[in-house]
Amino acid sequence: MSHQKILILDFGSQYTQLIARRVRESSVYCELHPYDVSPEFIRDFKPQGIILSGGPSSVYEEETPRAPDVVFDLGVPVLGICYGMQTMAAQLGGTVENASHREFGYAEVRAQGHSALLRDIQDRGNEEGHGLLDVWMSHGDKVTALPAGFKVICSNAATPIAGMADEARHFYGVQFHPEVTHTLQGKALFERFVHDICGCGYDWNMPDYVEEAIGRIRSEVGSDEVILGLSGGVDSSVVAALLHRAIGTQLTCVFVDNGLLRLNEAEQVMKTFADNLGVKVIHVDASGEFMKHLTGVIDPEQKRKIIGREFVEVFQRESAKLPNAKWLAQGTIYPDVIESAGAKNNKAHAIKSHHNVGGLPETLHLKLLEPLRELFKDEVRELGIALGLPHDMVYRHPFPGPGLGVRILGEVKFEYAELLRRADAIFIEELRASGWYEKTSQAFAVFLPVKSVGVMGDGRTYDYVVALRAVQTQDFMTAHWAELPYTLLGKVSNRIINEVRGINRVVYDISGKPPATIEWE
Ligand SMILES: Nc1ncnc2c1ncn2[C@@H]1O[C@H](COP(=O)(O)OP(=O)(O)OP(=O)(O)O)[C@@H](O)[C@H]1O
Ligand SMILES: O=c1[nH]c(=O)c2[nH+]cn([C@@H]3O[C@H](COP(=O)(O)O)[C@@H](O)[C@H]3O)c2[nH]1
Ligand SMILES: NC(=O)CC[C@H](N)C(=O)O
Ligand SMILES: [Mg+2]
Repeated sequence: MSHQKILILDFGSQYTQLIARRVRESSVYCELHPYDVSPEFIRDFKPQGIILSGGPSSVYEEETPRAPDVVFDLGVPVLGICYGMQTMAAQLGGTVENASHREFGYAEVRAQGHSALLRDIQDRGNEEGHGLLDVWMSHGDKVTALPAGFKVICSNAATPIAGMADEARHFYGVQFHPEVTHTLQGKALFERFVHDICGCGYDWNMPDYVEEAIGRIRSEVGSDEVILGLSGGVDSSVVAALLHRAIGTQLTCVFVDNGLLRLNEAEQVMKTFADNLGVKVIHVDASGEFMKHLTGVIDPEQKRKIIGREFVEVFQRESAKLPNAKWLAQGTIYPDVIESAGAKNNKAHAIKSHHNVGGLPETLHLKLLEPLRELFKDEVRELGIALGLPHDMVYRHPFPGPGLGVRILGEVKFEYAELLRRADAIFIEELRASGWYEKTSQAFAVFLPVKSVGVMGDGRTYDYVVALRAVQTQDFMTAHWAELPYTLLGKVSNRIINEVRGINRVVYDISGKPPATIEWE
């Protein structure tokens, strides 16, 4: 099945992914590509409409990005946002200048005339029926003269041309950012654009996508066998459920117990997938091996590398036992695809080497199957629900590939892992019981291998410390520590100290990211 599609051209805004999210939320499929993709690509994409994102440049400077001409020649509607509007104006004969008055943050604009883009959209009305909109702005440049054929559709004192339209050609521009939630009517504006103006239907939703994805997987894989690393996390679990539906017994999952998993994780994964869903899962207990190689190692990066390498070892060994396996399935999702494309030009510092199975060993000789590579995390979750996975599994917090290995500071020991597993399970249990699990993005306990003195039942104790970490975040790039109620923290602390012999002190981590990171190593 082929969907009606919106093409989003990225000019480097921080919010381009949000544009894609808003369009998808309107039940329309879209893809995000760099602004300088080839004209042939744009033509072959057959977009129903095109959105030009914001970006950091100023169009009046030399060699700044432009939309390929084909964007305005295809005869499809175009929506320019911020820089996208400015480049549209400049390319079609208008003028853009540096504004004396820069606008950052909340602003109010008044609709003007009647435009298809703002039809029936307003936060507050006025007598003439021209609504006021609460919007979010972030610009230092503005359009000062309209290109031929355009009229103003909204304005305010600072930015007289805050929105423009050429209704005949279906070209629209807004200076504000409808993709951020601070622009209250942003969602409505995208719906006007994709449905009313571009004429897209509502053909993108996860329950229907199940059948489409299954069809695609079947035709790609044929009668080959597929292996999948199943972690029990959201992404690999959804891939497992989807592939199981599509190809049944041609799928073999490999679940690696590296000794660094949460309490009862192995049992839970086996119960959900092997027992309840009838998925073929090989449970590999490699904990001894992982622990052996981690003995005496304290450096976090070295630990991460060892864990990654061991994953690959296990994978290689298991895949060699399946001579008919031709494919390796992975839970790559759309943000991974976008970020790894962006990362190619990225000179950012390496803070820690994130990995899961440590990259793909060439010697595996397997083709890659990535059925979630077009989906955002919340779409992956909806797909999981549509496939009948349990709610708790689909909405669980992410768990890093190196697992407790990066939550036990310094040397990893079996004894420490045991204590941490039990402390962590108590914390999560209390978060769930109090309704705070859903209100935090990630929460866990960290094992600190230092001893402090305590007194229990009139006796002296000299035991280890556990730190609790709970954060709230949208994208895990920045995060706030969660302001958990003191009563909840008190209860968790009491339970851990009473129930986990070996821990006599619990502390709460109140560091944000940045400057801290979410995991301690
Ligand atoms: N214990 C494990 N056994 C087998 N494969 C694993 C294990 N841990 C990680 N992996 C592999 O590494 C991949 C990436 O891990 P990642 O944590 O990013 O995703 P996830 O675990 O599927 O989902 P989530 O982001 O919700 O934790 C997993 O999809 C899985 O294929
Ligand atoms: O799959 C993963 N493999 C890894 O190696 C890894 N390291 C950190 N994380 C997760 O990434 C998010 C950000 O973590 P940090 O703030 O600690 O960098 C948090 O959600 C972390 O749990 C990992 N996930
Ligand atoms: N957010 C943007 O797209 C900014 C566009 C342009 N650099 C400006 O400051 O007006
Ligand atoms: Mg995971």
